[in-house]
Amino acid sequence: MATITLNDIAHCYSGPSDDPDDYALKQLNLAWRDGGAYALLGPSGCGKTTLLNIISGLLIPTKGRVLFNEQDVTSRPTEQRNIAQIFQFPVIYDTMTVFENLAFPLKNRGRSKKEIDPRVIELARMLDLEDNLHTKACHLTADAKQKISLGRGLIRQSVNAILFDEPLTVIDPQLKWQLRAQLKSLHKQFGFTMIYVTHDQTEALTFADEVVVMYEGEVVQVGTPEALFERPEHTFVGYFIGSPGMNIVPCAVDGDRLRLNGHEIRLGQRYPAPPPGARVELGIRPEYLRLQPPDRDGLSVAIVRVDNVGRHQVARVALGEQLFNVVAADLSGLTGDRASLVIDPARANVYVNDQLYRGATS
Ligand SMILES: Nc1ncnc2c1ncn2[C@@H]1O[C@H](COP(=O)(O)OP(=O)(O)OP(=O)(O)O)[C@@H](O)[C@H]1O
Repeated sequence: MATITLNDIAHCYSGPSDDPDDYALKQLNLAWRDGGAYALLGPSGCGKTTLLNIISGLLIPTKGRVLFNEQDVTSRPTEQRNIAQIFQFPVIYDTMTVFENLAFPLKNRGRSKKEIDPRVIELARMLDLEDNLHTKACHLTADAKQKISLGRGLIRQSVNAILFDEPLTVIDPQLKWQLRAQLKSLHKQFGFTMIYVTHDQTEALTFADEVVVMYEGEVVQVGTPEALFERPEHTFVGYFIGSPGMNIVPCAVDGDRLRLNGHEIRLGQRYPAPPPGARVELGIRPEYLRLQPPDRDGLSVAIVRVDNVGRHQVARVALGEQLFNVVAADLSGLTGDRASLVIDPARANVYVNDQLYRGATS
């Protein structure tokens, strides 16, 4: 296992350029702890695969250095980095049995049968492949084949890191839950440094101890699932994490007062005056808004619609022109088309030009 450090990494596919917009990856610095479970999360095209390929050695970055345990590996090819990779689609030998496929990475490195056999059996058991150990891979389903790929990635104990690139894409949704949990427990048991690329927030948040959120070639936040939910550093994180995402609406801030559509709300913090001309927004999770009957305290809102989404409901409400989503267990007490909206000031985040704006407790 290794710590992985990215120092001032940037990548432009057409070669060095003076225009920052040409860069698929803008300048970034990251440190990945030895034995950590990380996810790289972001929408399509934000640069996740580019970053993963720089770590694996498939790409040499235009700028910056990649260090494995302090050793500069920036221009070393993949085979000299001692990493395992698991891709979107199974990479296995169809004519080999499950056992032979799992054993291959060890056999290829000259390991003894005494070492290989128990390790293969242990992994097969953890991935529920035990009953198929002597079946040829070509006779198995796409799900089982991808499990073999995962097993092949996890079989060597001495790798510097295991890199996963959207590994559950071909997996049946039901089995996805199971495999995610298995990967998490394999991580706990073996302590590998794991980096997992996905655009699926559920996958990222359930797998990783720390999630690196990317947007338009930049890392906008590195944090625990809880931090990403409670204190998004960037409006994109608020919007991208959660279902529905954070409500982000224009407002004005004056000390510990928030002005929203002609209403004033007292915040739990006092904020310095934002720079003149800056875009100031309130960010509040739908879970931290409450609706009550229109004759009670709160901001008077129109109920636009209410959707039932399984165990809770999502109401869409309008405060003048501004729309909010509100998540509640049960909204059946509300009748008519108006309600009072209550904002929990302790959960309100202020953003200036998309960045979290920090205040001091007043
Ligand atoms: N070989 C390439 N040549 C030129 N541009 C590329 C190349 N590969 C990727 N890009 C561009 O770099 C940017 C980042 O792409 P990348 O594949 O890293 O994003 P991603 O977040 O992994 O997306 P996805 O989830 O769709 O794979 C995109 O604008 C993409 O079009």
